[in-house]
Amino acid sequence: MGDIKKRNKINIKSENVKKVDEKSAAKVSVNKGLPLRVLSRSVVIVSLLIVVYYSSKNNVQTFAKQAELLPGKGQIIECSSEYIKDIDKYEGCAPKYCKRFVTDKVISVRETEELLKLAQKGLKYGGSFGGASILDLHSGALSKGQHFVNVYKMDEMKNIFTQDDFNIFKVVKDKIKYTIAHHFGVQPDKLYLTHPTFFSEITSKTAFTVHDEYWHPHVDKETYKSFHYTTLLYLGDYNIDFRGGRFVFIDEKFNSTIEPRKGRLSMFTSGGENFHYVEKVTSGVRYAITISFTCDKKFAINDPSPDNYYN
Ligand SMILES: O=C(O)CCC(=O)C(=O)O
Ligand SMILES: [Fe+2]
Repeated sequence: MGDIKKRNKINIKSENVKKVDEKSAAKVSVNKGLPLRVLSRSVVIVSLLIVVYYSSKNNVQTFAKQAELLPGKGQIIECSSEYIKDIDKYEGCAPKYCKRFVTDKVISVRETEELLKLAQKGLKYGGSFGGASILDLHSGALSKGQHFVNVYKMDEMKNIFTQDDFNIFKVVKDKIKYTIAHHFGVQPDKLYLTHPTFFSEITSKTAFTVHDEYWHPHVDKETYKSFHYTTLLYLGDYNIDFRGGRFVFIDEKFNSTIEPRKGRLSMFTSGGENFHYVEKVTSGVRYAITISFTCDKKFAINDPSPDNYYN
């Protein structure tokens, strides 16, 4: 009996020794791990501070990346007072909120490719000396050299645009009109296509005339008086078909960029709340189409059609 007690005591003792050993081992490992953990945390914190420092210094945020397929991304912003004053006159056409909205799900790749073919077919006959050319299917204006020619009056361009070309323009325009109505909370029958509506082709060539200087910050409502809603449909991919050429909203705290993507539709209210510019294209060719809407019936234009050839 006495023996068993002794043995138990010894066992208990050795248990205690084991526990003390484990504790001190744990302490050692804590002491060893602490600097490592502190070090790794410090590295993370310092890296975060560097990222925050540089992004606040550059003041740029990417609103829409080329690589992502956006079902829809919007940002509500405060309307400029001039925009509200003007648009409040048009019942059913004033937006619930001023905003920007980007979606890659409204216009299909097929529709985009057809529009790109149409644009290239026309622009082949023109081309500005500088980096920016336009083709306006409504007025017929096509950049050529340092001027514009009328595609509907040039013999060599007679009937190059087919009924199918005009149809695809109309299909896309109508889709965009209903998308604006839906996202801005307005009546589609109160939105009218307005002038100018044009394809743009931008290269890295040095500007020759003021028409080539597409990169200046501006408010669309000031540049194009009749605009209430601006939409841009991109026909090519940023960093694939061209470099540079991101669309930039200039805001108080930071700027937001939209990276063009084939079939990407960007829509925004055309007032001072959406001050913006396009970065210079540094290589490749950037294609887009501007399709804009007014609430003012007197600035409404008809859909482009083959009748243009006979007027
Ligand atoms: O092509 C773009 O992304 C925008 C062009 C633009 O700002 C304009 O035509 O007013
Ligand atoms: Fe603009």
